[in-house]
Amino acid sequence: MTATLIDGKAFAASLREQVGELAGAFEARAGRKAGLAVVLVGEDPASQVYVASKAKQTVACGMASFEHRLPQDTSQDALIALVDRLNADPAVDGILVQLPLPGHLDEQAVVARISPDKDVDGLTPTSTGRLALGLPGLVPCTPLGSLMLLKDQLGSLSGLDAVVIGRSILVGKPMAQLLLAENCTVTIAHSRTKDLPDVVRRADIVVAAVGRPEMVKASWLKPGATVIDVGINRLPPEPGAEKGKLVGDVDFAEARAVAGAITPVPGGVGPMTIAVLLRNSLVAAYRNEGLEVPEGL
Ligand SMILES: Nc1nc2c(c(=O)[nH]1)N[C@@H](CN(C=O)c1ccc(C(=O)N[C@@H](CCC(=O)O)C(=O)O)cc1)CN2
Repeated sequence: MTATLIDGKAFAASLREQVGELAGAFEARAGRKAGLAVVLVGEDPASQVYVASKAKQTVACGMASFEHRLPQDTSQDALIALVDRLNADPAVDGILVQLPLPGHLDEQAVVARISPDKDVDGLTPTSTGRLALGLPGLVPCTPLGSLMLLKDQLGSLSGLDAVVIGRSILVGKPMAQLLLAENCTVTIAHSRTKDLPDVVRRADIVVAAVGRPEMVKASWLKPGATVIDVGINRLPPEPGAEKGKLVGDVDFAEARAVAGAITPVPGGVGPMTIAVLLRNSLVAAYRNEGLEVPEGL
């Protein structure tokens, strides 16, 4: 068997197109563009690429992009003051603080300062609580994008066994909540889980979000399982090469012979992260203007 490839790049492109159309409709009704502010502290190379890509895609979708790049030694007070200004700015519908922040900053405190109405990353305590309670709110981008891919592939997820490997605030925990809300039987596995391969082998759906290159092997998978690989790991460069290869948390070459469907890296979950951010920003804009969020967003 060779697994179906789940094309996140194509799905993200069609989501962006839909967001673009509805961003135009928003502008016509509200008399202004929906606006997304992204804050980057420091010079982490990967974060710089992601932030530039967010700004470019925001503008391409017909929304306003506000980029704030702060030096590595920015103080907690200065960062909080910027978040407060963005909270109060009526042109800004969504605020995203790019993670990780430099080590001297208190990430949780900064994120918690974002107004829940502008929390397009879905990481504030209010957004997290709403997700846990099944109330409407803004949901973290990577897990929501992964869920969209799963539903597109499988239709109803009800009654399926799902294993999420990883328990981060950004991916593992919200992913488990989303799958639970779809009536999956959910197990969250992590570094202390005993007999991890046996736990994973029970799953119809595997979401790998551990940050360990190619850790999940084909022998861990139930034949026909749907595999969502959230990992983005850069291997050391081969001799003579400038950059190392990008791989996920799943050993793709062997897993595709056992899985029923699988996301590649690159081109799987990654592109969904930014497409869903644009979608969340537009949802926030509609709500912030007191307008009904259009169907299909
Ligand atoms: N505040 C946040 N910080 C971070 C988040 C987040 O959702 N909110 N996620 C990641 C980084 N990220 C967006 O911020 C992101 C990661 C990966 C991709 C992507 O498109 N990846 C491509 C490959 C890109 C490459 O060549 O390096 C792919 O997988 O195909 C987009 C966004 C951490 N921080």
